[in-house]
Amino acid sequence: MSFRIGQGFDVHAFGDGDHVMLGGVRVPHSQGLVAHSDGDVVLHAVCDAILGALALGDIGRHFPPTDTRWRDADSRMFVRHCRALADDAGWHVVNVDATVIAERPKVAPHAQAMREAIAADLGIDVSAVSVKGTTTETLGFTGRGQGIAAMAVCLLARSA
Ligand SMILES: Nc1ccn([C@@H]2O[C@H](COP(=O)(O)O)[C@@H](O)[C@H]2O)c(=O)n1
Ligand SMILES: C[C@@]1(CO)OP(=O)(O)OP(=O)(O)OC[C@H]1O
Repeated sequence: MSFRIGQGFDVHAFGDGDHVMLGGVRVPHSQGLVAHSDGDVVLHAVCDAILGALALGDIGRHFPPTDTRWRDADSRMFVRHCRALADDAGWHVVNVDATVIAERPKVAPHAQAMREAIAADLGIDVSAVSVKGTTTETLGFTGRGQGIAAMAVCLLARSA
């Protein structure tokens, strides 16, 4: 059995809006996130973790922000594409662990729905997907409420 590990990180700034997309879930909020796509920082970090494990670059290489096809795109489609790239190379996702860094919104009430969405798109059991939140205790740009950051790691495996 061979294994690969990958990590991803993403940030989007707050802007106008009444919700944020996080882990494929629409979370009501007093602001939105500024992005070319739906701005789902969690899913973008998950994509970069998978792409990193595959050594296939990053989300911007596969879905350039200059390409109008990805304007307001549902980031779950990006995750499914990354999964397909892994499948094509004979890899499967063993597990994913993601951390959302934000003062608000709180992630915990939505974490189970996020886990279920990510697990569905990766074709793995929900028990292999973790999503959690943390503040930075009011420090830094997330602490000042200027945006949301997310980190993710994933493990890939294949039989040879
Ligand atoms: N965006 C967030 C931030 C935090 N949480 C939950 O609150 C707990 C305490 O956060 P600290 O940063 O003060 O350690 C954290 O462990 C999470 O359970 C959250 O859900 N969403
Ligand atoms: C997702 C893409 C899609 O055009 O745009 P954004 O939504 O701005 O998100 P980012 O995390 O900057 O990644 C770059 C792009 O791939």
